[in-house]
Amino acid sequence: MEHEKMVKRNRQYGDSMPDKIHRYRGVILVISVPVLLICFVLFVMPKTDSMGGGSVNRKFSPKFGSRNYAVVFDAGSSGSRVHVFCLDQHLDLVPIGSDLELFRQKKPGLSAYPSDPAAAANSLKSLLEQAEDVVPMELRSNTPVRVGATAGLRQLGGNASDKILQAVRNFLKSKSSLKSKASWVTVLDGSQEGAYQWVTINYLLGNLGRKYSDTVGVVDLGGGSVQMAYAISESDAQKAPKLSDGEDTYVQDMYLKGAKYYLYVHSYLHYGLLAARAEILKVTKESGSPCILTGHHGSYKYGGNVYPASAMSQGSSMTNCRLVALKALKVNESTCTHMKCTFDGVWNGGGGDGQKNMFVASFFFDRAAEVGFIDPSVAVARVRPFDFESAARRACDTRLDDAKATFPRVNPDNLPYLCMDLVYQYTLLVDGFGLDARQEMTLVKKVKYKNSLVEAAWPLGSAIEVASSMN
Ligand SMILES: O=c1[nH]cnc2c1ncn2[C@@H]1O[C@H](COP(=O)(O)OP(=O)(O)O)[C@@H](O)[C@H]1O
Ligand SMILES: [Ca+2]
Repeated sequence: MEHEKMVKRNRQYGDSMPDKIHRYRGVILVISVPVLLICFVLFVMPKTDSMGGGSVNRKFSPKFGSRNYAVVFDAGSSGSRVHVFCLDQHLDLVPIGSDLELFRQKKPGLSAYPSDPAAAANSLKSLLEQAEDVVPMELRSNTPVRVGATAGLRQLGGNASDKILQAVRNFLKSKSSLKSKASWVTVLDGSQEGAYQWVTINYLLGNLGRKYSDTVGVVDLGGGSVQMAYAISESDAQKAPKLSDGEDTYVQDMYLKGAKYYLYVHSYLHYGLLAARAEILKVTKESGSPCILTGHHGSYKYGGNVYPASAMSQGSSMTNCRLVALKALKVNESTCTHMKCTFDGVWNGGGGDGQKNMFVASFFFDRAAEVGFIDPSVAVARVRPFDFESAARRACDTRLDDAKATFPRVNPDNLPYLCMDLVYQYTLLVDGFGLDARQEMTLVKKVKYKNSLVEAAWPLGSAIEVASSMN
């Protein structure tokens, strides 16, 4: 009896593991099936993007781990350039060789061939070949090539511009191994150009995704047009003046790296540096210009027109040149129907935190480097509008004969216009855009990104926007 009890107790409390598993196999089965199912579902479930860019299914994305090349032509008014970028699925730049982009340029631009569209298109040949060379062979047919023309073709207008664009489309179709589409060859509107420039610089500075007050504003002084762009608050965006049909809207919405931005953008056609020379010369006509260096007698050709460009007998004068530049800029003209205008009747966007840090590019950088108040070998330099005024004063006080020795870095063709260019740049910043003459700003040619320097120009912004709209 005692022995039987012992055996029973042993069975109750002292079974071996295999015995236990066998006895409770039903319960184990019932519990483990749903647990395994839950583990499986968690494992294959889409992961949410931690950048805050909405939920992006990286695991099942066909582009997971992919790299996309983009070839962008900047058909500028004074030259054509090609940029090749390679972006990964996080919109991060991936090296191409030892750099983060391929950049090549040549002069003149497409608008220098107004009556020969085929020659205009062919002028892109060497740039196209260099771009194709850096795209791996197997990816070429899937790599988009886009062409954005800016102020040169905008000013040419209508028929001539359309014919050049068509010739470029035919050229890409027949000569390029890249993927081309008719709708990818266009004249960019000024607002797009300004917005892309803003995206480029804020992307390279690592500002995208942050609040609007942490972004920087941009000014891009091209040959034909000048753009200003900066982020504004939602409430300021609602105050934007409504415009009539055909005019560019002042505010663009943009979603970038999970943040929504309201960008104030305006492009001023005819106010790029080379176009503004014509506007300034139109003010004085035959009487001679106080902006032309003493001793110069000639004419200035721009956009198919010729303008008298001679010094006055009393020579160039910074003060008098400023008065002419103010007239050409149309500051304080009655056309201003908005609360606050910059010039030429254009709303100023209301200012604010997105404008407190300004990155100023293109001809502002170039002239500053040429006259020597910034080091030409640097990518960025901190200056004040006042520096342009000091340089202007020096240039206006120099006779043409002495100018070559005083400003050895300036291209001789530009010397007669040096006083004019610098006065215009100062006037544009201070009287046009309303910046304080002592406000520090950053002149920018390139921006450092991951230890490489990348061009501070609109094409990268356009490639980023295209890539982010595909994600
Ligand atoms: O990719 C670039 N990197 C740096 N500067 C550039 C780049 N593209 C154009 N620029 C500058 O822009 C100015 C020429 O403007 P552009 O020919 O683009 O006129 P547009 O923009 O009015 O059509 C020059 O000062 C040139 O150095
Ligand atoms: Ca440009």
